[in-house]
Amino acid sequence: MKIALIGYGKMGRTIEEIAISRGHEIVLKIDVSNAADLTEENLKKADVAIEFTTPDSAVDNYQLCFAAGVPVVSGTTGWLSRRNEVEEACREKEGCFFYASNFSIGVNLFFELNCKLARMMNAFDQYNVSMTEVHHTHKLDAPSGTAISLAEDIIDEVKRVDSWTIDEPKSTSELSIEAIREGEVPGIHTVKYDSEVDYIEITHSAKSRKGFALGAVLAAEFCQGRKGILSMKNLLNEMA
Ligand SMILES: NC(=O)C1=CN([C@@H]2O[C@H](COP(=O)(O)OP(=O)(O)OC[C@H]3O[C@@H](n4cnc5c(N)ncnc54)[C@H](OP(=O)(O)O)[C@@H]3O)[C@@H](O)[C@H]2O)C=CC1
Ligand SMILES: O=C(O)C1=N[C@H](C(=O)O)C[C@H](O)C1
Repeated sequence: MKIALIGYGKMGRTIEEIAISRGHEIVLKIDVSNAADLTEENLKKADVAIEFTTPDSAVDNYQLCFAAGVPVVSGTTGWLSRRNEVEEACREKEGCFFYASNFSIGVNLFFELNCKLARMMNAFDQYNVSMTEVHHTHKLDAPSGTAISLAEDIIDEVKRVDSWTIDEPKSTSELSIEAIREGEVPGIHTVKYDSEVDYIEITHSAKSRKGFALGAVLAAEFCQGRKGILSMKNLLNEMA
């Protein structure tokens, strides 16, 4: 595949290594210094674009990919308040949009485990649920996209919780997410259930960015010949 990398930072560079090791070719690498090269004409040279930039620039980048008719895989977090607008634009242009708050296979298994545990804990209201996420100090958004995905799944299953907050919770119906920024940590997510007599926690800890990058390249391969809104559920169903 010919791949356009929109965002050539920590993730863009790791994705490049993995894509090349899987026989793909990088035909465009965009960062702030050459953002003027991000044109429809240049995007059309690629079979797929992989987008890992910033919360502020992601949506414009998706629109450009839809206009160019190039499938786009994105892992940028912090833009989800505009999700409806993006998905509508994708449908209108008959494009292909694959988004995941976390592309790691391990995290997606962890999402399943989180749902199962939450379903069980719904019946036991002596447990207060909360979360912690730890990331490197360069991260622009808090809480992490992954933490929001975990929280949304808990809110769907645990009926005594109806929202999440990164501030001090005002009531027990608010799920507290503590966002810690520390050194160069690639990403740690912990879901905790605490009662008066015991404590249960589940943790996913990324050892590097390689798992996120491999998932993004697998997603790009999955997009070939497909249209519409795609997610890790579609990809994992195919792999299982
Ligand atoms: N879904 C997932 O699995 C994962 C998601 N992420 C998310 O991916 C995003 C990127 O992370 P990371 O690679 O660590 O961040 P970096 O800051 O290392 O890289 C961001 C890149 O985007 C470029 N960029 C910024 N603004 C623009 C713009 N307007 N046009 C084009 N390029 C631009 C930057 O250019 P320059 O270097 O010149 O500033 C840089 O190359 C974040 O939102 C992060 O949360 C991260 C890991 C996994
Ligand atoms: O910014 C990061 O680094 C990461 N961002 C994603 C998120 O916000 O969940 C995924 C991963 O945790 C690393």
